[in-house]
Amino acid sequence: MTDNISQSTDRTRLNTQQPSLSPESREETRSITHRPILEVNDLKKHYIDSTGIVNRIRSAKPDRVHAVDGVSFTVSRGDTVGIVGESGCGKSTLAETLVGLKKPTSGNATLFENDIHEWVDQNRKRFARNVQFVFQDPSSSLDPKMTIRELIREPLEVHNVGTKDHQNGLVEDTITKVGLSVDQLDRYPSEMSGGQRQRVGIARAIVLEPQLLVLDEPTSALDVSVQAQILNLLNEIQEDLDLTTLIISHDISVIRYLCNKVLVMYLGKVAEMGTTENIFNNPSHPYTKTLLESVPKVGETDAKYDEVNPNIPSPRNPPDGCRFHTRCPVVIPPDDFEFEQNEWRAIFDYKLDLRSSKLTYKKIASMADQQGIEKNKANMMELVRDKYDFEETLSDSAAQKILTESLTHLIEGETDSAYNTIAEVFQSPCEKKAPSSSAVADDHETFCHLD
Ligand SMILES: Nc1ncnc2c1ncn2[C@@H]1O[C@H](COP(=O)(O)OP(=O)(O)OP(=O)(O)O)[C@@H](O)[C@H]1O
Repeated sequence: MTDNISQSTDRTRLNTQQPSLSPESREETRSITHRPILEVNDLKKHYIDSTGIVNRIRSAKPDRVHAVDGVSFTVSRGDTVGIVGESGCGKSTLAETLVGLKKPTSGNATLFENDIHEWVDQNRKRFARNVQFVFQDPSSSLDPKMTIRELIREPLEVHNVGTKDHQNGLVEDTITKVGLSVDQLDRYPSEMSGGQRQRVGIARAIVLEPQLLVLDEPTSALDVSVQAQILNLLNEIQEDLDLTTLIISHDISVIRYLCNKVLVMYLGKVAEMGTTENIFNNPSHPYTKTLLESVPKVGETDAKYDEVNPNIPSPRNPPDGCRFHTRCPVVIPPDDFEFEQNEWRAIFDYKLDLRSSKLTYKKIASMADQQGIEKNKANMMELVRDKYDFEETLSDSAAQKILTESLTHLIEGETDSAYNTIAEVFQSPCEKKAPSSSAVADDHETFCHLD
């Protein structure tokens, strides 16, 4: 492993030397600044989970949870990259893998061209000097028996930074940088508010001036009124220290406020990545658009992802092809038919439900029972049409014929035939092939068959 970290990335030296640099050296400095310091290559982290209730009952094979499933991206010096996506899409697993807390299943991540996991295995302490992690819950990450001074000084002691006096000076500098005062250094975490504890967590992380700072949901455990203060603090620190930062959040307004680059994750994969401006002003991937539309409006309390389609697939059994096809509002129809987009989505949902047995003859019969409706063919047909919002007649008459045939099988109790009738003919390219990356613009990539 090369040991070039401190030489090639001494932030202070680069900044202080800049005024006297020749044009060539300035160009060189700029290219150093923009050279990726973190490179993530087809990184996968799968969990093997045998604790699920279904597994326990059946003593079946353990589930493989595809938490992070082939993620690649780079981060340049000074970038603040936001990783955003719904709960369970793999954000924390990705962060924990990048800070060496979890080993990847395959692929790799390098920091200054050193493989992170080899580095952690060989010299965890040196790695920790360069990469710091701020946890979501400030209370659980601070030892209640230590004073704030001891807590902020601890990383300096562990890494043998300077004399005791020098360390005390750094502790005092750092506490003021995070908006607390020197008088608060002799308090204990229990004597501080949640926001103050998070400031201490941030102070502990920045006191060593790490090359990479990773924050996992830095504000979500805090009261709304305190969240804004911590966001302002992070913004100031970012500017003052010129840190390279990865921020994990399910809250896209946090990402918009703090980050210059955004990576949108869906079910363990990258859906889209680009500059914050591109992602927010010119989103390309249908999932990103859905995510942006779900930002709560004034007066609403929480994001509304689930209203788009409650059927979020599980990373235990992620869909083939494009992972978003089971929910995508613009899923691509087969070439042979001329569908309106909404009727195609409805037919596709009908097909996916037949395939996963969410829709069976028995389920329709039980719906009829619940509604006190006689189970004749006309009523049963109506129930299915209502459930999927099928138009009276489809715009494409050939498609209409095939759908009617499938519906007839279903209400006659032949669920398998209902599925087989449409399985091949109503097939989307999105369910067969995973999309590869397409460039929307400079620094803006999307993973969608439409691009
Ligand atoms: N130790 C584990 N064993 C098995 N499955 C796990 C483990 N840790 C996480 N998972 C699963 O991996 C998937 C990704 O989890 P992860 O916590 O990385 O997602 P996330 O996007 O950070 O979610 P959240 O925003 O809710 O924290 C989820 O389905 C989760 O249940």
